[in-house]
Amino acid sequence: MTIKTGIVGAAGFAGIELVRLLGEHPSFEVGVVTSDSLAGTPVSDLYPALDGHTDLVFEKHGVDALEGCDAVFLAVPHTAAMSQVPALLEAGISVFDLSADYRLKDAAVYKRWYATEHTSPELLEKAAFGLPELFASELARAAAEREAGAAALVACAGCYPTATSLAAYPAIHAGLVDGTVIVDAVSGVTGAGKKATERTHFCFANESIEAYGVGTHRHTPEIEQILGLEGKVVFTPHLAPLNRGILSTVYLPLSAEHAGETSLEAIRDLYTEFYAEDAFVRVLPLGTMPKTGSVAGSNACHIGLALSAAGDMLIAVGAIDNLCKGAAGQAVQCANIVFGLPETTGLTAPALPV
Ligand SMILES: NC(=O)C1=CN([C@@H]2O[C@H](COP(=O)(O)OP(=O)(O)OC[C@H]3O[C@@H](n4cnc5c(N)ncnc54)[C@H](OP(=O)(O)O)[C@@H]3O)[C@@H](O)[C@H]2O)C=CC1
Ligand SMILES: CC(=O)N[C@@H](CCC(=O)OP(=O)(O)O)C(=O)O
Repeated sequence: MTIKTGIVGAAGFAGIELVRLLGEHPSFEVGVVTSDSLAGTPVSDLYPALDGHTDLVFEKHGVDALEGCDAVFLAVPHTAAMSQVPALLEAGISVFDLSADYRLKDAAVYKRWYATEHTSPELLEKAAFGLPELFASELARAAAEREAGAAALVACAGCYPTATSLAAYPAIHAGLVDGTVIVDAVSGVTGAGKKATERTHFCFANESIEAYGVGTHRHTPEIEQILGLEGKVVFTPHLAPLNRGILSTVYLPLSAEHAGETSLEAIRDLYTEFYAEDAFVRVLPLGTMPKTGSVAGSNACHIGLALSAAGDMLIAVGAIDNLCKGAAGQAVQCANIVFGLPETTGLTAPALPV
C-alpha cells in the first residue's frame, strides 16, 4: 500500500522530524512538504543531515498543493492548524494534527486556555485523541471511519501531556490515587519550536534552567482531560539546556486504602501489565529511573516508579523525546493505526546510542 502524504510546516522542528521518519517508512510516501518562508528550497539545503535521504523541495502552503494526498500531517502552530483542517477533511484527506487545536473536547476550555475562539468546534467530537496507549478505541473509530471512505482527524497529544499521562495513568486507572496530582516536567529547547526568542536564544537558554508558565500553562487542561482529573493537576514546566527530551516527574497521592498498604512491587506489576501490549512503553526495573538520553531519537517512553519516604505518594517519572514520541513519532504511530498498519511500522529505530 502506498499512502500519498503531505507535511505542512515541514521546515519546523516537528515537521522535519516527520520528513526524517517518513523517509524510512515503507507505506507513507511523502510527495509534498510545505514551508512559506522557504518555498523553492530543497529540504537537504536547509537540513544537510538529510542529504541523500530526500530530494523534496519545500512548496508554498495551501490545500491545492496537497491535492491527491491521502494523509496530511500538520506541523504548524495552534490556530494555524484549525484554519486548514475543515478544507482538508472536505477534500477527503485524513489529517494528523500535531498542534493543540483539536485536543480539548470543550470549545469553551479551548477559548479559556488559548485565548481565541475555536473556528470549527463541530469537529472536536470527531477528532480522535492521538495517544495510542491510552486512547486505542478512539483511534480504532478513526480507522473505521477511514476504512468506510471518510477522512479521519487525529489530534495528536502534546509533548508534556504524553510523558506525564503515560507515567500517571495506570495508577489513576487502578484507583490508587486520591487528591491533587503535582507534575514537575523538564523540556529541551526544541520543544519551543525553531524560532529563537529571548527565552530560547543560546546565550539565555544555555547553562540555565527555568520554570515557566507556572500555574498557567496550556497543557494543564490537556493533562486533566486525559487523566480525568479536572481541577486536580498542578503542572510546572521547566526549560533546560538540552536539544531534545522531556522528563516528567509526577507526584500521585495514594488513597488512604493504598498508602502504606500497596507495595511498590505490586504497583510496578500493575504498570507492566497495563503496558504489556504497548511496544513503545518500557516500565523500568525498580531502583532505576529514566533519562532523556536513553530515548532520544526513538519513539520510546521510559517510566520509573518509586514511593515517597513516608510511603503515601507514588512518584512516577516519564521520559520521552519531545520531537518523536512527543510529536512526529506519535503522529506516525497514530497514522499507522488509522491506515491499518502495525503501529510500530517505521518507528523501530532505537534511541541514539549516546
Ligand atoms: N516542538 C515540539 O517538541 C512539539 C511540537 N508540537 C506542535 O507541533 C507544531 C509544530 O511545532 P514546531 O515544529 O516545534 O514549530 P516550529 O516553529 O519549529 O515550526 C512550525 C512551522 O510551521 C510554519 N507555520 C507557521 N505559521 C504557519 C501558518 N499560519 N500556516 C502554515 N504553516 C505555518 C512555520 O513557518 P514556514 O511555513 O515559514 O516554514 C514553521 O516551519 C506546533 O503546533 C507545536 O505545538 C507538538 C509536540 C511537541
Ligand atoms: C519548551 C517549550 O516551550 N515547550 C512548549 C510545548 C511544546 C509544544 O509544542 O506544545 P504542544 O505539545 O502543545 O504542541 C511550550 O511550553 O509551549
